[in-house]
This record gives sequence, C-alpha cells and structure tokens, in this order.
Amino acid sequence: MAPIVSIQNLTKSYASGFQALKGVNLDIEEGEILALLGPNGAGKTTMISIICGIVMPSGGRVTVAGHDVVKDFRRTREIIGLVPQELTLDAFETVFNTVAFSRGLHGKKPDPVLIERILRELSLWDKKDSMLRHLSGGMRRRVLIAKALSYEPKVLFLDEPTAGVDVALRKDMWQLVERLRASGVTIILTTHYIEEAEEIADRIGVINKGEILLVEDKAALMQKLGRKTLTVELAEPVAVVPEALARFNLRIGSEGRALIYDYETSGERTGITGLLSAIAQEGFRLKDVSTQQSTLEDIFVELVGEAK
Ligand SMILES: Nc1ncnc2c1ncn2[C@@H]1O[C@H](COP(=O)(O)OP(=O)(O)OP(=O)(O)O)[C@@H](O)[C@H]1O
Repeated sequence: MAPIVSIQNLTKSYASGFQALKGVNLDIEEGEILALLGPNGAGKTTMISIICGIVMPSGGRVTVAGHDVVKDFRRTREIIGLVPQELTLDAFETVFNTVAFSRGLHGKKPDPVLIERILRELSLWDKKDSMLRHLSGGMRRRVLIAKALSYEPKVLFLDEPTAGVDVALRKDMWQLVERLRASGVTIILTTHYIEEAEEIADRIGVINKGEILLVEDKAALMQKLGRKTLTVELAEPVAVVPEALARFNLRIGSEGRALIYDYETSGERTGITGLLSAIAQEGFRLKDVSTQQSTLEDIFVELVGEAK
C-alpha cells in the first residue's frame, strides 16, 4: 500500500540562513501512530508545518494521499488536521461556534451532531456557550483539539499535545488517540515524553539537528538497541578486574563493590553463565545479582549523544 504521507529529501533553510531540515526522507503508513522524538530545535515543528502547508519547503517534496502539499495544498489541507503547540484562538468567539466554524473552513457541511460528540468527548460540552477568553489554558487546548477533529481529518498531527497539560487532559487525549486509531486515522505526534511514545506509538522516529536518525518499529527498536546490564555485588571490594575476567569487559562500580556487565538483549548468547562461573572460579563472594534493561530514554539519549 502506498504511504499516506511521503516525505522525500525535504530541506528547509530559514531566511536567517539557518538550515532546520537537511534532507529528510520518511514514509508514514495509513493508520499508524508515529511518534517523533527529538530535542528542542531538532526540526519537528518545521517538518510538521511544511506537511500542513504553513511553511514553504526549500527543497524536496511531500505528498499526502498522493497530493503534493505545495501544488495541491487545498486537497491536502482537507485531509490533514493539526493540533499546534501554541494557542491561537479568537478570544470573543464561543466554543461551539469556533469548532463548528473550523469544520466549515475546511469545506465540510455543517454537522452539529458530530460537533456535539467531539465536545462531549473532550469534556467541553458544558462550556459550549462560553467565550474562549473565559476558558482556562487546559480548556483552550481541548478546543484546539476539537477544532482539528471537527473536519474529520484522515491524518492528524499533534505537536507536543501533552506538554504542560494536566493528568485528566492527558488521559482524555490518549483515549481519543485510541479511538481515532481504531477508526483508521493516521496520527503523527511529537513529544518530549519518551515514556508516552513508548506507550502509544507503533513506530518511533528520532530527529536531531534537521536529520532523521532512525525510524523503527517500536518493538524492534527496543529489541535492537536495548541493552541490559548485570550488576554483581561483591562482599569485598576489588581495585581492578582480574585478568581472567578481561574478556567480559566488566566495569567496576559502587567503589569497587560491584562488577557491571553490559550485554545485548538481541544476542543469541548473553554470556551470563560463563561470566558467573568465571567470577566464582576467581573466588569472589557475591552479595547480590541484579539486571537492568535500558529504556527507550536511554536509547534516545545515546543516539542523540552520538550524533553530536
Ligand atoms: N521562522 C524561523 N526563522 C529562523 N529560524 C527558525 C524559524 N523557525 C524555527 N527556526 C529554527 O529552526 C530550528 C528548528 O525549529 P523547530 O521549531 O522545527 O524545532 P522543534 O524540533 O519543533 O523544537 P521544539 O521541541 O523546541 O519545539 C530551531 O533552531 C529554530 O530556532
């Protein structure tokens, strides 16, 4: 199946001369949830803004459902929904009108039943007649989401949807994402919360300094880059790793009271059995043994660190 979003060799240099995107290639499949992780300034918002037709690319091409986002921007805008980071809302309009108007702006026929459903889902129904300027920051964020959903986009971009929101909104948001996914909507979200990506995404892309470092199936990524460490706590401290254990590349931790062994979870053989028997042969007395699995956060920090 052709990807719903296809990004080919996308570059962006701002007027200042700053190159925010340096040749990004990425295909997004219909119905998937893709989380884009990257440090501040990596180029996430720039990329999303180009796909959504808000920022002009300097080079390369993006298609959405086969339509070019520059040449056919009217078509692609009908397909795409965007929940932006910043709040740009008309302070003197009511919640209901703002959301209903957003649907009209995208060329869709009025559908008050749908608008009611969206507002109820986002706990905004009792605020439907309130003016936006009377809403709290969290409520306004809910309105931004309702606006994007009002015209039933096939592809939804969420730019840091849960940055600075409370627990209730975060919960509602993920429920909504699940519901949208079930109805076949493709969702691309950027986040700084790695555990969030770990929880809900099908694939994870890592972007840094305008380049995609990798895009992987989440499970495969964890499997491929996931490492484990085995910590062997010793009854008496050691100063150096004995020669007989050199092949395990051990580190010494806890001021000599622990031997630390790193191993790949994807490897066929972990080497643990050999290590433990070699340690026993050296006559060490053990206090405890424990293992730690690297998290997506460790993987991310390592990747971004390597690219510096
Ligand atoms: N209009 C602009 N003119 C010049 N530089 C810009 C402009 N917009 C963004 N940049 C720069 O481009 C880089 C990428 O910004 P972008 O907002 O895409 O990053 P981001 O990954 O979304 O970051 P964050 O996580 O902080 O939102 C940054 O260094 C930013 O300063």
